[in-house]
Amino acid sequence: MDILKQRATCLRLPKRNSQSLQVYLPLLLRHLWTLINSSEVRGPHKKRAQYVFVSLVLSSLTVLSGTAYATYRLVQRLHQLYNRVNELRKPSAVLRRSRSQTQLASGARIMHVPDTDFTNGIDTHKSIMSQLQRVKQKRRIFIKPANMDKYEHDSFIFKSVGQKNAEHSHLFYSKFFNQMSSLLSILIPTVFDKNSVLLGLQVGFLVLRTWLSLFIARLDGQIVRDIIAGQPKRFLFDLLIWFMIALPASYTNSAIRLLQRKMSLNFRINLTRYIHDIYLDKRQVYYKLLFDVKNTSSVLKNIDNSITNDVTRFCDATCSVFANIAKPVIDLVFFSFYLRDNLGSLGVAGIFINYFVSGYVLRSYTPPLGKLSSASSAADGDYYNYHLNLINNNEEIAFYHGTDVERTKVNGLYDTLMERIMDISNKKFKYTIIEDYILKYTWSGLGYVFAAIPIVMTGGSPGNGGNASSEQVNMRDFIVNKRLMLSLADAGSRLMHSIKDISQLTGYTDRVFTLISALHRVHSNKFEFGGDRKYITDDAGSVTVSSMKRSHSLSKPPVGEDLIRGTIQRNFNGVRFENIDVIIPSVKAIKGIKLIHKLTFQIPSVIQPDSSTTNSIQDLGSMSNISTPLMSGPGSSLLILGSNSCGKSSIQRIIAEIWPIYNKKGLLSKPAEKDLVCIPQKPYFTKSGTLRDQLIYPMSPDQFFDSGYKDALLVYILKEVKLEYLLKRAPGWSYLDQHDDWRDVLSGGEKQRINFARILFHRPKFVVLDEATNAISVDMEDYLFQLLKTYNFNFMTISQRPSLIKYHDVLLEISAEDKSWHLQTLGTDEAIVTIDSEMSELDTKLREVKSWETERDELKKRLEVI
Ligand SMILES: Nc1ncnc2c1ncn2[C@@H]1O[C@H](COP(=O)(O)OP(=O)(O)OP(=O)(O)O)[C@@H](O)[C@H]1O
Repeated sequence: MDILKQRATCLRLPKRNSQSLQVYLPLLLRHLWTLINSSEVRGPHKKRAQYVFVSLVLSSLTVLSGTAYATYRLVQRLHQLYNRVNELRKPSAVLRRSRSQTQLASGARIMHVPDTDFTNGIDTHKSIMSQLQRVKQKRRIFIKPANMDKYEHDSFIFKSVGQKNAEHSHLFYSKFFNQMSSLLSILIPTVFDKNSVLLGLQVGFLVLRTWLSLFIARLDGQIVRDIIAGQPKRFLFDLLIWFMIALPASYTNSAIRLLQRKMSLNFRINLTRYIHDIYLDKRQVYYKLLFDVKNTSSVLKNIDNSITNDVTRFCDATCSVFANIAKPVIDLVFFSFYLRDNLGSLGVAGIFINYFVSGYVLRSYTPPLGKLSSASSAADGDYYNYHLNLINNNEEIAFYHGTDVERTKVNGLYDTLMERIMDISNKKFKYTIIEDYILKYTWSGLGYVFAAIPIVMTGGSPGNGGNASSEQVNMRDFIVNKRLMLSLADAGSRLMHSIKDISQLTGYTDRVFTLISALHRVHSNKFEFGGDRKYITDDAGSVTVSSMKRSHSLSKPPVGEDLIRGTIQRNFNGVRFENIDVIIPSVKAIKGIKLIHKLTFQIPSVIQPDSSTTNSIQDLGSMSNISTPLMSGPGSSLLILGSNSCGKSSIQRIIAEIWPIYNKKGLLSKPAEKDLVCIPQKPYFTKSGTLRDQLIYPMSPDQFFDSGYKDALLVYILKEVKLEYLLKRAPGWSYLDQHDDWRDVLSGGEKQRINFARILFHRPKFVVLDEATNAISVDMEDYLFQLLKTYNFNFMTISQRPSLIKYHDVLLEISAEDKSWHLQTLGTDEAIVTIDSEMSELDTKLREVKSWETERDELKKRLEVI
């Protein structure tokens, strides 16, 4: 109540009689408002009224918001407690499954996020009813499908900015600003985005912070004057205001930091989602990046590191650079206006000349931190990746006793990383010495000089002749000016420090821009697998006229001509290759290494013209009964035989559309996506998933349960592929829920049988098997092929073992020497003749055995003599 006691002397407020605080406070506020607005009142009374009014308003706001927040938290806590008690009273559920990835027809995903603490241990006594109640307690979050139009639009922007960066080198072209402006549309997609609100709030708090600093500087001067003048009452009054203003001041500082962190997190969410949308969609960018010859940077060599670490660093750096620049800039503007009144224009001009000179000196000594941090980030990625490779291949390395060579390699990578980190530290060391000398000491010294200017120039306050009160006024002015000068120096130094941060930010911006540009390039419909357009040729192989013309002006590719000219026909009731040249994708495009010449075959041999419109058999009704035959007729089968690296697996790559068809006459007809399953040579297992996840891959467990599938089906399938013994490793069927690293847990043969289980689960019309049984025993192999026949699958087997001929109807033999192929129907006269000729060849070889044996005996005798 000191304010009230001081009211008469300090604020010209009439003495209070017996009013209560509720009556008196509005009265006080009204009086203060009148004092502030009145043109008659001048001098200390008016200033004091301003201080008191602002302090009262700000502290009341802080107290009010604090109380409101505390009440809100209290109510929230009570509500949680109430729910918890209710939860404990309810009977428990038997099973608990999270279904967080349900996909809607529109492409949107629903995530079910538990509202209650859902991660406590499993309670096996819970009823189904309570499980359903729990589901109700989950919050449903809709994740909108990706807007592909925006990505198409952005791909042009990134492409044009990338091209401009390569072409421009003149002074007013900033690579950083161009890259940043294209990234900004991802960070803040719309004006009304929540990030814009956060940005606005941050600017607001920054202005408030500066204003409060100004207010505190003046109060500081006032307090010193009160002490020197020996006025304890005024001193106490000002001290009280000091403590009150400290409340909003500390709130403002932490609010700025919180907003900065929130904004960085939001930026990261936007950017990561954007990257995931183009990196992981149907165009399979994660695979095709392998062929993007345009990008040789380390960003894509360690793309995992770029997506995880570089994006985070970029978002943090962007937000901190913004705060580090905005803070001092606002300070500089406010303080220089205030100081101009106190120091005069000359003083302020002096300060700014000082800033520009220091900025120039520091800029010339700044090390290239952007490049250095980019290099260190790349080394970090290499080191991390090598460790990952070590873990993934630990067994193989252990068999080879390759520890020494691996250690040398890992140590080498670690040394490179340390070298780059040390390089940054060394370069920063020299810079910090210069920075400290200029910013900490030179500037504060000059601060004293400028603060003293008005006092020295006027020789004390005019008219007072150096009496006591003028000394007090001088002292107050000096304190205020000095404090402001130091704040100004601090603001300036932070601005100078941010030169270093900007330099670092340019490095991160460049890395993230390179990453997104490459993703857009590969994601494009027109991605040409790194092919160079000078290799455009007609089907006969000669260079076209337009490409001849273009050899003079390579920068402008001819409109309408593509490097990839093959045709793909979808929803075909079979797999058909027509005149397809199997070529390894490369810069040379159609002129690249050709593995097979004009390949033509078809499975099944006869396709009814109208059958290609038939729907998939993958409807739920037929799926629930595994023994339902797949098709009415028998399934057809084709064996692709050939020596190593003749291009067998490449045929599968073309069917899966991960390799292109370059030649114009090449036509691939293939079934709908859901009717085809390609089994790769190397079995794949999802990381740390359940056994169920492995069996149903690429279906997600949420889809499995949502579509009404039951574990019984999986158990049946495991029996069919003779893997039912796995279930005995845990009680009941709980082994299906076991989380493990299945790549290491399962043996080679088991992994391949899991592949067959996947086929039985998905039951596509067509299956492509690439060396899918080479780790399986002969009797099991026989059983599995019979299984495929029982279920009437149409299958194509890629192998180099002629022993598989007996399971197939058609044989496609590929010759690596002349890139030719030979197709024959097994069981026909032609095939019998071929087999007969092979048998006679073997007979001839057998006849030679005797002569080889005598040769061997002779050699043995010679060895004994030696
Ligand atoms: N991504 C790639 N980049 C460059 N060359 C590749 C790529 N993938 C495969 N090749 C090459 O293509 C050729 C054919 O490979 P492919 O995998 O089709 O052989 P394959 O006939 O299946 O052999 P194998 O029986 O040994 O599996 C090989 O010489 C291989 O080196």
